[in-house]
Amino acid sequence: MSTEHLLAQILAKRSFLCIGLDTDPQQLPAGLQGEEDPVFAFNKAVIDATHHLCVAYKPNTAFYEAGGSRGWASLERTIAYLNTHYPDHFTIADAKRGDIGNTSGRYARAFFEGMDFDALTVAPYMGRDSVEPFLAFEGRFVILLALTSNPGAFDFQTLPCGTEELCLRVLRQSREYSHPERLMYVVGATKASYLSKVREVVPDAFLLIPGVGAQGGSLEEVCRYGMTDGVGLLVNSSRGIIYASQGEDFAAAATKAAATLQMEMAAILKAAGL
Ligand SMILES: O=c1ccn([C@@H]2O[C@H](COP(=O)(O)O)[C@@H](O)[C@H]2O)c(=O)[nH]1
Repeated sequence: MSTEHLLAQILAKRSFLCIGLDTDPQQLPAGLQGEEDPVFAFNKAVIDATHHLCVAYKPNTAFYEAGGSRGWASLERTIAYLNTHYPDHFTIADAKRGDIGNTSGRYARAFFEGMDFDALTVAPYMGRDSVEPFLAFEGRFVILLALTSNPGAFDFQTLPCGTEELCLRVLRQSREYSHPERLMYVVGATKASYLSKVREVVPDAFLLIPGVGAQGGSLEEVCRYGMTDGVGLLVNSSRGIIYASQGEDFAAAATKAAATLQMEMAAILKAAGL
C-alpha cells in the first residue's frame, strides 16, 4: 500500500484509527471456546464489526507467539482474512524486530513475504545495518520506535545525544538510511507534548501513536501537536476497543468504542479543514 492510498482511506472514512488486535486467549468470551481457533474467531468478529470505522489493524505478535504454533496459526489466519476481505486496510505487525543485517533480512521476509503485512515495527538500537534490510521491500513500511509510550521511555530515549535527545537523533539519522520514504515512526500518545519537536525533524512522516485509551493518552493533544496537512497520524487503541466488553456482546461493544474514537477524529479533521 502507498501513503497516498492510506491518506485517501483516512479522508474517505474520516478516521485515522488503528485497532490493535492484542488478543489474549485467556480473555475470550466463553461462547468462543468451542471454536476450532477461538483467537481467530474473536479477531474475525472484531474486524467485521469495526472495519468501517478504522483504516488500520495492528496485531501485536507477542499475543500470538505466546501460544506457540497455535498462536502463529491464528496470526496467519488473521492477516490472510484481512488481506482477502479488507485489502484497503493498512496492516501492521507490531513485533519490534531488529538484529544484525543478515537476521533482519529473514525477519523482513517472514512479515512482508510470508505473512504479507504492510508494515512492521522495528527497534532502532542496533543502527543502520539492522534497519535497512527491512527498507529494501518496496511497498512496505518500517515503523521505527522513536519515543515509546511506556514510563521507561525516559530511561534512554530522552537522554542527551550531542545537542538533542536520543529519540530525535534516531529520527534525524534514520532519514539518511536507504528509502527513507518507507519509514514511519512510533511516538506514544502519553508523550504528546514531544510531538512538536518530532515534527521539526520529520514534518511529513506518518506516525503510529499507541497509548490512547487504556494508557490514558489524549487524542486531542496528539492531534494538536502531531497532525500535519496530510494528517500524518495513525492512532492506535487495542484493549479499549477489543475488550470494551468481556461478554458475548464484545463485537457490538467494539463497534461502539471504535465509533466513539472515529467521531472524535472526524470532528478533528473537520476543524483542521481536512
Ligand atoms: O510505545 C509503544 C509501542 C507499542 N505499543 C503497543 O501498542 C499497543 C497498545 O495497546 P493498548 O491496549 O491500547 O494500551 C500494545 O500492543 C503495545 O504493545 C505501545 O503501547 N507503546
